[in-house]
Amino acid sequence: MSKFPPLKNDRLLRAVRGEPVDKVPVWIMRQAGRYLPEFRESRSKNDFFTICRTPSLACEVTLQPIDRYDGLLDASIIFSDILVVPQAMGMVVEMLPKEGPHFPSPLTNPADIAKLKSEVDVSAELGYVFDAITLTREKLGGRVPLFGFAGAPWTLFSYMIEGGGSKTFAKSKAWLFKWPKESEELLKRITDVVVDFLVGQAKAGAQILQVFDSNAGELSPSDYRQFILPHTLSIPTRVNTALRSQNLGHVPIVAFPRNAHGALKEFASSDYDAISIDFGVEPEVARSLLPGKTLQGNIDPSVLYGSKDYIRERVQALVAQFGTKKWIANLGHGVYPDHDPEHVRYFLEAIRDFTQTA
Ligand SMILES: Cc1c2[nH]c(c1CCC(=O)O)Cc1[nH]c(c(CCC(=O)O)c1C)Cc1[nH]c(c(CCC(=O)O)c1C)Cc1[nH]c(c(C)c1CCC(=O)O)C2
Repeated sequence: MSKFPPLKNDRLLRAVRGEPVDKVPVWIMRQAGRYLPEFRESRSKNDFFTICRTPSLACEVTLQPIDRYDGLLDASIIFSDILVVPQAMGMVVEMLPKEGPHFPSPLTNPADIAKLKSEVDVSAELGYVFDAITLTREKLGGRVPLFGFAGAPWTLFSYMIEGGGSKTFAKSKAWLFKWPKESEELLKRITDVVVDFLVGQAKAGAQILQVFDSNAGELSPSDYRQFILPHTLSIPTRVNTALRSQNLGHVPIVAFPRNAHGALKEFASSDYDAISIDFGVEPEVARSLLPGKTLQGNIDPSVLYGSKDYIRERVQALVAQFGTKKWIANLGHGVYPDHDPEHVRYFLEAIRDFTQTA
């Protein structure tokens, strides 16, 4: 018996399993964020990572879009960041206003790997995320399922080496090509922490998990396949095995290999339950590359700058492309800070209006 309130809206979990739904489930990447005035209000009082590390605050912010769009969203996602994993491994990460994440001491060469913790106790380092998940599951009262998430090995590797965002990813790619053995070791260490972190989130109450490989498209398909893919694909296999060995039920996992179009087909036979696609790939192309998989996505967030009528037109076209089965509607990347929350509502309402079957 679960210790949590029973789930009242299981559309998203049904879609992942390929079961029929009365309406296509929808949520929005970065749905708790700066486009919401209530988030900016919470942020004006607290530093970004303080919110992440304080379960009551993380829970409050996670629930903001669920409360605002009452009944229109079919999932929540725990408020946190992919960069809590490098922090758990011993790195300092700051969130600079306007600039985004900043590592004062990024990894500059393989000798720096020794500065990372050799063993990471995820309960000790990231227990605050687990507590936030458990609290949020309670406060959600079964309204919608709760996503846990983590960054994928390559995206975290690139942040840890670049020290923040990058135009060329020259430093992190140089590692792969100059120091393949050490890069492999670092990727393996990141993957180990990510696996433990996802298992811990599932145990804490996350009902579905997403692995964000936001920088996947920065590598050529063959380099992604050679250096990165084995790590990315090992994650769901290892998480499933760990949960099974602890007699816990299956928790579905979504991969978001953003812009990795040349490597997309490799996810077809993977243990990921669903694949989130960016807006650079046509739904029908994704369907043919990933037969049988539930897809998530993929409207360009910028479409939300359009009028209500325009958003509805684009959603109608999107529904014609995806159909209503094995699809979780979403944007192709996160919502932008200057989006109008009312336009987000138009998107959610349009998905409901054009996909409702019952
Ligand atoms: C690459 C990445 C990061 N973080 C994340 C990714 C993968 C998804 C993607 O590609 O967008 C994932 C993420 N970050 C955040 C969430 C929360 C849950 C949700 O989706 O609502 C999630 C799932 C909160 C956040 N993470 C961040 C904010 C805004 C920072 C602030 O409030 O000051 C939020 C709400 C900061 C952040 N964090 C990161 C960047 C590049 C930035 C700066 C860019 C920006 O400012 O939007 C790293």
